[in-house]
Amino acid sequence: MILELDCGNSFIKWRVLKAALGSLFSEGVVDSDLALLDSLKALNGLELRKCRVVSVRTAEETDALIAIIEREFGISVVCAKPAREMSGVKNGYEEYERLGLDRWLAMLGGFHLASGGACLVLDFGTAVTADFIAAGGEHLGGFICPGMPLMRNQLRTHTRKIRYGDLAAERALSSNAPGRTTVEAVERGCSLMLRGFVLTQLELARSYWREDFAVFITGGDAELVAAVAPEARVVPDLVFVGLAMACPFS
Ligand SMILES: Nc1ncnc2c1ncn2[C@@H]1O[C@H](COP(=O)(O)OP(=O)(O)OP(=O)(O)O)[C@@H](O)[C@H]1O
Ligand SMILES: CC(C)(CO)[C@@H](O)C(=O)NCCC(=O)O
Ligand SMILES: [K+]
Repeated sequence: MILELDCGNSFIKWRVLKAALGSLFSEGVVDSDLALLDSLKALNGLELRKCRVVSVRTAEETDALIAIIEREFGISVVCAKPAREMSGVKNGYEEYERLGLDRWLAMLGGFHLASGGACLVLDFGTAVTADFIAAGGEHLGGFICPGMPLMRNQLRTHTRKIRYGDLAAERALSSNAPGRTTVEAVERGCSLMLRGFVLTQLELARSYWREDFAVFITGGDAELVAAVAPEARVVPDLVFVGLAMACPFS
C-alpha cells in the first residue's frame, strides 16, 4: 500500500492506495501530524510499503513529518521537488523553485487530464490560486489570493462585532441572497468574492484561448464556487494526480 500526503497550510490531506491496482483503501483530512498518525493507526489491515509527500510547509515541518512516518511505519518517503519542466509542463516562474509545489502538481495533473490542451487550474484552499497553462505546456503564470478561511478570519480579527461559530457559517451558505444576519452577510459576501474571482479567471482564459481550454477546480472549498463555472471539472484529488506523476513508484 502507498501512503500519499498533501500538506497544506491548514490541513494534511492523506490517502492510502492499494499498491498494485492503485485503488483507494482509505482517505481523510487532519489538522496535525499527531492526528494523521491516529487516523492511520486506527485502520484495520494497513500494510504501508511506500509514501510520497507534497508539502507547502517549511522544510523543518516537512522533515519532522517525514521522520515520524519513517519511524512509525519503517518505510521510505519520497517528497515532490520543484522542477523547471516535467510531464510536458514548463514552470513559468522567474525562479522556478519558488512556485508552490501544490500548484505545480495540480498543474501537472490538469495538463495531463486535459491531454495536453490549454488549461486553467483553480485551487480553493487556505489560499486561492489560479494557474494558466497553454497548449504547448507553457505555464503563463498565475494568481494568489486569500481563500475563504483567511477572508473570514481577517474580518473576525479586525472588526469588533463580527463573531460567529462554524455551524452558523455552514448554514449561512445554503443561499447567496443578501444577508440578514452578520454570519450570512460575511459568509455570502466572501463566497461571492471567490465566485467573482472564478469569473475573472475564465474571462482571462477566454481572452487567451477563446473556448478552447479545460478548467479544473480543486481544494477544500471547490464546491463553493463550482456552480459559476459549469464547464469546469471539479477534481478534488488533482494534487494527488500530479503527485503520482512527479513521484512514480515503478
Ligand atoms: N473535509 C474537509 N476537511 C477540512 N476542510 C474542508 C473539508 N471540506 C471542505 N473544507 C474546507 O476547505 C478549506 C481548506 O482547503 P484545503 O484543505 O484544500 O487547503 P488547506 O490545507 O487549508 O490549505 P492549502 O491551500 O495550503 O492546501 C477550508 O475552508 C475548509 O473549511
Ligand atoms: C500559495 C500557496 C499557499 C497555496 O497553497 C502555496 O502554493 C505556496 O505557499 N506557494 C509559494 C508561493 C508561490 O507559489 O508563489
Ligand atoms: K492545496
